[in-house]
Amino acid sequence: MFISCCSLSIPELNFTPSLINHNSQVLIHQNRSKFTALSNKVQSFGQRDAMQLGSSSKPRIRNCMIQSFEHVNTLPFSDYKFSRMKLFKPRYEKSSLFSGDSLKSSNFNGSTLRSEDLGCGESERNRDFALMAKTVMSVDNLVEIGGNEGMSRGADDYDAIVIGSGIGGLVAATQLAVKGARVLVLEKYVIPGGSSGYYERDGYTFDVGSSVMFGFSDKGNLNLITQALAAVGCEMEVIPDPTTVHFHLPNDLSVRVHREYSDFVAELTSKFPHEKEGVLAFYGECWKIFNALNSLELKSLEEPIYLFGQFFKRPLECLTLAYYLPQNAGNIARKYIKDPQLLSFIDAECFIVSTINALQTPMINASMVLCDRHFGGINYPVGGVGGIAKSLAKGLADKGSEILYKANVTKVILEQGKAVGVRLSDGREFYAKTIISNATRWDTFGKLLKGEQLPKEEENFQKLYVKAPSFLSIHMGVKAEVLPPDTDCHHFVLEDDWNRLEEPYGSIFLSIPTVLDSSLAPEGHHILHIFTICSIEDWEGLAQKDYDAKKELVADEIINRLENKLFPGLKQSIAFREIGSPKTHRRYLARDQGTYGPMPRGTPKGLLGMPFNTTGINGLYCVGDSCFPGQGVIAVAFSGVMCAHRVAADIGNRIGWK
Ligand SMILES: CC(C)=CCC/C(C)=C/C=C/C(C)=C/C=C/C(C)=C/C=C/C=C(C)/C=C/C=C(C)/C=C/C=C(\C)CCC=C(C)C
Repeated sequence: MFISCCSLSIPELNFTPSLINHNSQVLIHQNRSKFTALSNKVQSFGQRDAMQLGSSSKPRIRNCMIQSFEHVNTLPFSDYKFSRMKLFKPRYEKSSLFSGDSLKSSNFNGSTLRSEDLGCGESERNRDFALMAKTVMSVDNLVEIGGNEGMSRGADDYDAIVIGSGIGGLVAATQLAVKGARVLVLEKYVIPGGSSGYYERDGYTFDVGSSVMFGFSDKGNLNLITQALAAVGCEMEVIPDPTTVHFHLPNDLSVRVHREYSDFVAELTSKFPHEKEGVLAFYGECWKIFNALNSLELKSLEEPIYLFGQFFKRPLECLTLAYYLPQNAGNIARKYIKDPQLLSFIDAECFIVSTINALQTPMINASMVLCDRHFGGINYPVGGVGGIAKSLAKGLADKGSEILYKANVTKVILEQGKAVGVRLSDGREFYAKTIISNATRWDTFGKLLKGEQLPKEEENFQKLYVKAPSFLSIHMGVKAEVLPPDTDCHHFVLEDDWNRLEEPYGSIFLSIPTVLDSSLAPEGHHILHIFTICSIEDWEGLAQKDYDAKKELVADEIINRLENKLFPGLKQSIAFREIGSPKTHRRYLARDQGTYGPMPRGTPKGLLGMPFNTTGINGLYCVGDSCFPGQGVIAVAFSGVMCAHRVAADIGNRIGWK
């Protein structure tokens, strides 16, 4: 259903009927590699929700039914075998699909370019990389909590309630469930994933947010998405992306970030031959940090016993990280690089992951992203990014925990200053030993704890960080002919003026995931995900008619720019288009002002100002992109791992978790 009341781009209630059949068998049709679930009796969420959740006039219902992704019947999936990489080869194959063995951190100082030095010897290259999808798509089932009434206290309480099923929340929840905790995830929307969700329209499967996936490799310690899935027995097949991003920048500067580090450096230094040493030194310093990170077992940095253990095992690496924690990428780039255009390029490199320039981007985060794209690589999950959250939600249910959809938490309940439960908009209450909020810190403390005094720690956070602007999104289906045959999957476009990098509508992010996975669109079509930064203020106070007209107008301008710069004939080729404004994102992602995440007010001290998971309120933890280390699917996955570890350290031993 497409909602007309408020020009919303994300689907509402009766989405994806193919995935919600809980009564009948699910068949997987493999023609065109597409997941299609057929059923005799498909029931829409709207129907079931009414039955399950009761009405708001009867808030504390008996036998409260909880929707959960359950391991319904994996038999249909057992027939489903991908022929490794064959079905899902990129349409425009340009380089070897995947390369690499573990990087020997001690060997690499970033100053040489041979791939052997990166541990990517020729013999290892072309090794097919597929994390096979054993349990990816599942069906919702009902889980009944007998006699709970949604408000009980005592023996039936959960160990943890997680508010929101973004990747950070789901990782925290699954990590806890694996330790034996009883977890309840409460999701306002009808599917899991938040910004990493998906929606389906007219045969297209769109990613709600970024399609650039880090953390999905099969090696090292930083493949946090792979590890999070594996923890609950799930795997997904992924498609290696040969080019992380293709930059189209002022002065006709075009740079492809190749998967192979040596290819990338060769391309960059061919554009800036006079800065070859500077390029090697800057990216070399990034590798030093990345190698240190990659050598650690990643757990909660708030847990002294773990930290001490890591220092004991890896003193040099820990000291390296401690040294770089307060530093920013821009300052380090300026130590080695003088060319203003190259420094602007480094700004653009940082901007695509932090929406701020290099001088404000923590060096540890920059290093993580600038190196992992070559080490583990960027890998797209077959079937779309939404599969990650669905798999985690299913894994959670498999471990005996639960997820409740359309559960809009409006309040964190405090008793004697301790967080003990939550209240939903329909009045139901749930209680747990710990509450983990995957809402932003602004939503958590400004809305869920409205009226309570803001803890000192949060005051400090809000002094250092503001809400980054939101974005305009355009999800389009286009005729395949409009793309030249060698088109890359991800593009960043800033046409004429470097000064426009951080301005609203200044730069354009474009992903074309069908370049890698053609199953996401109808035959002969591609998907374009287009994003540009803008603020909610720009969209407020408009009459509905003006608001709708503005969305069309702004989208037309962005599409014109892409047509002029990249794809002549783009406008004529559009078969489907849907526009999301910051208001759309605020509503569907439940993020204050639709914000992309926290942004430093001034020049931050690297990562030092970013808060960890504990909060000033006893029993309340935060997880997600307003926690250390910040935005990005892999970053929030790390915050989920840290949060679960911290919660387990705080209460796990008391209740005998593993
Ligand atoms: C205590 C003392 C003294 C000391 C201590 C020391 C130590 C041990 C330390 C440690 C540290 C650590 C471990 C850290 C860690 C960190 C991490 C992991 C980080 C991570 C990060 C990540 C990130 C940031 C990521 C991001 C990403 C992103 C955001 C992405 C995005 C994308 C997009 C937006 C898309 C684009 C598109 C186009 C281009 C089309």
